Amino acid sequence: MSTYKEIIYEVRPAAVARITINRPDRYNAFNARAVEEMIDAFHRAGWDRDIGVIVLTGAGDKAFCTGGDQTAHDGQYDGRGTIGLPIEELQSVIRDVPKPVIARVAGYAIGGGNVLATLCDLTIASDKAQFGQVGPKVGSVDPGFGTAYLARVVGEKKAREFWYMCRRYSAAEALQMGLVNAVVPHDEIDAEVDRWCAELLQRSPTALALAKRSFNADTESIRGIASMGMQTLSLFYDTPESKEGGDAFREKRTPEFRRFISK
Ligand SMILES: CC(C)(COP(=O)(O)OP(=O)(O)OC[C@H]1O[C@@H](n2cnc3c(N)ncnc32)[C@H](O)[C@@H]1OP(=O)(O)O)[C@@H](O)C(=O)NCCC(=O)NCCSC(=O)c1cc(O)c2ccccc2c1O
Repeated sequence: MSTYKEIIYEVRPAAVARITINRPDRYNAFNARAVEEMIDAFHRAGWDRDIGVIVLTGAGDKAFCTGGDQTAHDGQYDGRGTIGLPIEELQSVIRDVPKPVIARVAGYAIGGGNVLATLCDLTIASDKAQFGQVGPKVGSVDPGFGTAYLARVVGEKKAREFWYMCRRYSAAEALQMGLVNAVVPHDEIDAEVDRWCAELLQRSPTALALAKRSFNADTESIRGIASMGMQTLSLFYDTPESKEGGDAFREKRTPEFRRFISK
């Protein structure tokens, strides 16, 4: 892929690849093209010997990422893959690149955005960041890393609360539950991310790669759960109950899911 339209790829500072979802008008929600570009960028940075750390972030100060773009989601999303979005490939490449990935979260990390931040090796948040899952509010669920891996990070009870209640959590709450590594004043987030990158660049790259792969090995079975889950989700997306969620979000109204329960 030669040119990117939905993301920005920079080497900033030296040896750090920064991947920015550049869709601030949509609060950095991703469509299929944005996901394809992120996959490409992660492969590019992951196998470039001059890169030691990868930073994932969102453009502007409103959002890191708010998940799937609801305007590109009519049942399935607008591209390839089991649900019209090669999201399993993006989630996999974040885990598979042999380098630490830092999520720089300076706003909303919601829905699939929270899943991406959770999957990154480390998360640095600004004090304006907010975290949460919205799936059952919009007729969706990420039934793999989104649920099972979140439970590994914050514990079963809290992960179930995230998904069932669809509440939002402050950066301070996220720090307390182990979802983020550090919280800094909003204006200091870049300096803090640079500090973490500089420290990581002093470590042995091979030892970091080995550590990352050994952490991943313990949760690898979730990838299988995810691929099965995605197959079922694809069927769910074409139901009136699921479509009600997206319709309600776009029409800015409260969804009425219970109308679709078959008796
Ligand atoms: C993020 C919010 C909590 C912000 O709320 P707030 O009230 O502050 O602002 P607005 O709601 O008015 O939003 C401002 C502006 O941005 C647009 N926007 C925000 N998010 C999206 C989005 N995801 N898609 C499209 N557009 C978005 C919004 O429409 C406004 O634009 P205007 O032009 O009207 O001004 C709140 O916006 C919110 O909760 N957003 C999240 C919405 C959402 O439904 N996200 C997708 C959930 S599903 C998902 O992400 C998902 C991801 C995966 O990776 C999966 C993987 C595998 C399986 C399933 C997956 C999955 O379901």
